[in-house]
Amino acid sequence: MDDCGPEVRFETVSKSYGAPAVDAVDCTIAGGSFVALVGGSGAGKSTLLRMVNRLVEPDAGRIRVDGRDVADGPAPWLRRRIGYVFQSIGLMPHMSVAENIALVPRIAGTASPDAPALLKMVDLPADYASRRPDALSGGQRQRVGVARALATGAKLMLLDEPFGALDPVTRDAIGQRYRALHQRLGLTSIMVTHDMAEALLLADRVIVMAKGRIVGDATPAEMLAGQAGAEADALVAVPARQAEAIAALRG
Ligand SMILES: Nc1ncnc2c1ncn2[C@@H]1O[C@H](COP(=O)(O)OP(=O)(O)OP(=O)(O)O)[C@@H](O)[C@H]1O
Repeated sequence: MDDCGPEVRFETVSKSYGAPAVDAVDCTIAGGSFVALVGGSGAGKSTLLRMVNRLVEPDAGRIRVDGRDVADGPAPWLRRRIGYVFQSIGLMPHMSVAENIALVPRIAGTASPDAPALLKMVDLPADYASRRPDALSGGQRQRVGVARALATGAKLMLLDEPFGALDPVTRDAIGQRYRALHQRLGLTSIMVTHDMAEALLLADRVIVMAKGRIVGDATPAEMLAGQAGAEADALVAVPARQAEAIAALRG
């Protein structure tokens, strides 16, 4: 696909806070792919993700987006070209949904986004544009967060536990919808998640981190076939065991 999202390349990237948080990571994420970053708490997933839009600056190494070093040029310029969706969303409570969606383009001095079209993209009715965030459910707010991230025309999306605070049914539905949107818009999506089932069901490729390093890197099918190493096997075992237990309960 010519107009698919950019490639993201990590070149021996490290970040330490006394102890290494990310330790010499080398990895290339193909343009247009959907990659899930999984691993235990403190493994370095969010740090790795946040180095792409320079919310965290690496101590060593380089990150390139479509070949261009993210360290070249001002960070705000970079962030306007990269969508970022995170658990607590950060919508402005005193602004309408439409104003929230238009905020970054307004600050950047670029064209006003088509809020109704963006809301349609995330399956929200156009008349929600005039609502305040507190008049929306958690799932609806999260979808506004996705619309806001897309408002600048970004083709690279960084998602940090984007659906983590939602109930499982909403989480599943929004995850599937986001996946369809990723496909339709030809985005590159990198998503941190604690939920291995979500990673296996949504991503093309699952990267497992432990102690700041990549310890597993495979497709969901390879992960399920036990071909991605011990750490991946341990993470896959959880949803697999739950599925078996539910099947057993069903008789
Ligand atoms: N701003 C910071 N100051 C000090 N230490 C930090 C900072 N940010 C992260 N760390 C440390 O770096 C390590 C990696 O953190 P990171 O948030 O990247 O892990 P994670 O895999 O995303 O974890 P979780 O799944 O719990 O969110 C942890 O040991 C964490 O305590």
